[in-house]
Amino acid sequence: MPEEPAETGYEGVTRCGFVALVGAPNAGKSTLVNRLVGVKVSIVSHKVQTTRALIRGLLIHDGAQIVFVDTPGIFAPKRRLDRAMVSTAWGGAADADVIALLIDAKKGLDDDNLAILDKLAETPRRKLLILNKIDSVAREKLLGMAQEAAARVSFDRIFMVSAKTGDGVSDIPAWLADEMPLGPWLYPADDVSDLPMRALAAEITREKLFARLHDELPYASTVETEKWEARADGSVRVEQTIYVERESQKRIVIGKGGQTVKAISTEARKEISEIAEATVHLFLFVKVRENWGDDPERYREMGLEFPRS
Ligand SMILES: Nc1nc2c(ncn2[C@@H]2O[C@H](COP(=O)(O)OP(=O)(O)OP(=O)(O)O)[C@@H](O)[C@H]2O)c(=O)[nH]1
Repeated sequence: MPEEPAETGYEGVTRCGFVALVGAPNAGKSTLVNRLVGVKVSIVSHKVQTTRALIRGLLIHDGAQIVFVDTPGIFAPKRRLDRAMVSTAWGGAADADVIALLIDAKKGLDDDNLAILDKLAETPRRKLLILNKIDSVAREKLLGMAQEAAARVSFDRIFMVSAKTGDGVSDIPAWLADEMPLGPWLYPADDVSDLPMRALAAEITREKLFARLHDELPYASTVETEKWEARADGSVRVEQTIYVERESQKRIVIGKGGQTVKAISTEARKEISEIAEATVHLFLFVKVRENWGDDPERYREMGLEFPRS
């Protein structure tokens, strides 16, 4: 992640900010972000909870860099890891510049969405409601839904769209760009395509790490993708670092004769290859980073929280 403000190519004023995307699984978050960003950045799937990356994509509009971040696990989290992330997810959403709630209009205001609306009502942030999948819902139903949602939460704006057909989507970037605070861009413009892949790959390895070692490692241990290099032969070289807080934890992660880290690597490589749709060569490093849990920059790098300077 960048330490210096990124080169924008814009002479004038720049803006940069975060949009937290909140939505039930299958609401269409990936489809919408892919359409907005114009580059396929995350995985669209019929499966529930496929996308675990925290950063979904970057959109650049009119001098503004808009970073879409995910809020995994907000909806009825079942797995241990997801449950542990819920409060972080809400914390992240509450710190974003705009919270965008995406609702599958075919489903309407079911219990999950009503719970989210109640929670949103308490959040002092700019709020956007996006009713998605209007291609398959009658107009009267949409209007009723928008009214009911607006009665519960004072949304700053409501869009009705079809992420699939693109209907209604084109007005969203300009509105979001205006909402972003003034400031330098956080990411270089050409990072757009592999940033979410890097984040997703890190999440995958982190999941494998915790699946094996959840009793022995503090939740704060983290994984960062340092390198994502596409090779001429179509394969990808991925380098990741597992950060732990103590030497003793480093030994646990490495395991006897390197067995543990090797097993984690094998499992993670398989899954990363699937999402990358390429042969992946994965190199895992284990490093001790003391007190990282107190360093706000680390959280920011993971997209977990966005402390303001
Ligand atoms: N009819 C219709 N289907 C849509 C629309 N947008 C998304 N879908 C479909 O809804 C399903 C879920 O879309 P995704 O974009 O994967 O949803 P998501 O919210 O990112 O899902 P998770 O990553 O699992 O949380 C896919 O089958 C999409 O094709 C839309 O505007 N209209």
